[in-house]
Amino acid sequence: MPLRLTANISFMFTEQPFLERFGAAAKAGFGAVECHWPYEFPVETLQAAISAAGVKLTGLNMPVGDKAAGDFGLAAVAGREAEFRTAFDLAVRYATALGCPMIHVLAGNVADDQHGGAIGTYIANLRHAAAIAEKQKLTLLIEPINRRDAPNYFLSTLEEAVAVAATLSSPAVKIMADLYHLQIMGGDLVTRLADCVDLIGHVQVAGVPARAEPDQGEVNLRFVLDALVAAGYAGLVGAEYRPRGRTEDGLGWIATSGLTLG
Ligand SMILES: O=C(O)C(=O)[C@H](O)CO
Ligand SMILES: [Mg+2]
Repeated sequence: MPLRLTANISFMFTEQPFLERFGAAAKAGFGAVECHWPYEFPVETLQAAISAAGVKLTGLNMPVGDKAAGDFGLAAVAGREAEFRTAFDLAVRYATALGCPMIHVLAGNVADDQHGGAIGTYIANLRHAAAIAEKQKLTLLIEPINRRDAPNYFLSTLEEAVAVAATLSSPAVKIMADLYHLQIMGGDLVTRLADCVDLIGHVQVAGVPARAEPDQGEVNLRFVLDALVAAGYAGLVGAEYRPRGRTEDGLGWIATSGLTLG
């Protein structure tokens, strides 16, 4: 069974205003899309855009806090627990109203010398969120993000994410395996992913190092995806890349990827 590809419309189809990207993705053949932060729009407006396009929204990000002040997530940031819970409640409200099954819970930026204390905050916040997600039948995603792009981000390696997911041991908490980040942070994708395939809730793809279409770069995407399927992964794959040119002109790579858009 081929894996299903979903378009991340926060990176793709950006030639159009956000609300028109649902229709643009559908016109390009996608049946599913994901996005980062839809919160500038009322739920009703998003529901109308999704319905008109006839696509499924499969993932969104939790609000990150004060991005202008350098926040990139709240889950591991001590002293911001109340803000985390408010932000998480907003993400749950949007996800449930939009029929979106997955929420990316961003950890946040934490100084290296604070990591020891931050893990307790991170686990406590994720436990709170997981209890809600289990009731609401949502999946929470934790994503290791590479240190070149995000030097202070709290969760940087697949192995760290595996340890967190194992500690939480919640059916609602899974790893978002963004192959772009994982390749930068150690590579060896086939073996490392097979070793934790049961903990993977979502996969994202982009070319490395350019983070453009995955038909260029150091990763043999078809080989890695085939190995993921062989290891038992049957979830979605998110195209989260910055197109080299017009989005629609760069979709040719999908035909030989083994992925389906339906
Ligand atoms: O940074 C990434 O790779 C993500 O997937 C986050 O959700 C957004 O930055
Ligand atoms: Mg990603």
